[in-house]
Amino acid sequence: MTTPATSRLPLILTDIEGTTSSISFVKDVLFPYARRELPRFVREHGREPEVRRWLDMVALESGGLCQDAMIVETLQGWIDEDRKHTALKALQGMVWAAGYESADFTAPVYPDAVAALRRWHADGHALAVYSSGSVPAQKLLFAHTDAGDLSGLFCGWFDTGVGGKRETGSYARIARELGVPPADILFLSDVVAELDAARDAGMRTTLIDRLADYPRPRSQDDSGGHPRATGFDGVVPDA
Ligand SMILES: CSCCC(=O)C(=O)COP(=O)(O)O
Ligand SMILES: [Mg+2]
Repeated sequence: MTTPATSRLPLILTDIEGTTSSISFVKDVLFPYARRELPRFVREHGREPEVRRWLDMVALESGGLCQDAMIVETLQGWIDEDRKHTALKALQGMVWAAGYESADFTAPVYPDAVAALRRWHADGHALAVYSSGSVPAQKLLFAHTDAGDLSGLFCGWFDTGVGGKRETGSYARIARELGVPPADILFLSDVVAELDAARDAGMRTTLIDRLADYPRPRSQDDSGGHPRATGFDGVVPDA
């Protein structure tokens, strides 16, 4: 659920992987956990309607798979390919819930991001998230960070339900849903194609180019003309 933003300060919309949190946490912790736990999860929960609808979508889109074992294998292949498919992302979120709840892991958020998010929130900026990870997975991540529960800082959560992250229409939809003109939204991401789409929708943008995630920093040419910062310290929200 998204609360309409009422502040007149720019709203800050942030990506997660490679922006607030490391790529390696997603690739080396979250994805392997989902890959490993999926077979048991589908065995134990595959008949629940909220799970079944996503499994059936995968089965249908893959040409009519008729056994859960084949659906699980397909999903594991999609994890290996880093497919941003809505059904995979919804199921991954449900599997990760168990991981967070049993404290198998917590989510690292870069300390500069934690400090800036808290500061911007205290200053009156509305904050929102847009990630390929499902909204429930986003909420879980920010509720279980190394720095504690940060989920209360955000008033809006968006996933591929609004469209793909490289599509301009997705950003226009987010702005409409937030009730904020695109020009009053600053989008932060590590992916230039996502920033291009946000800029085409009229949003302000900043490329987050973290040394830990991108050992060879992007040049001016590779930055697509977006302002560039190596962490949240370098982001100028009120420009
Ligand atoms: C909600 S955390 C898991 C992130 C994820 O599944 C993913 O694919 C990362 O995508 P992002 O859009 O945050 O780069
Ligand atoms: Mg990213």
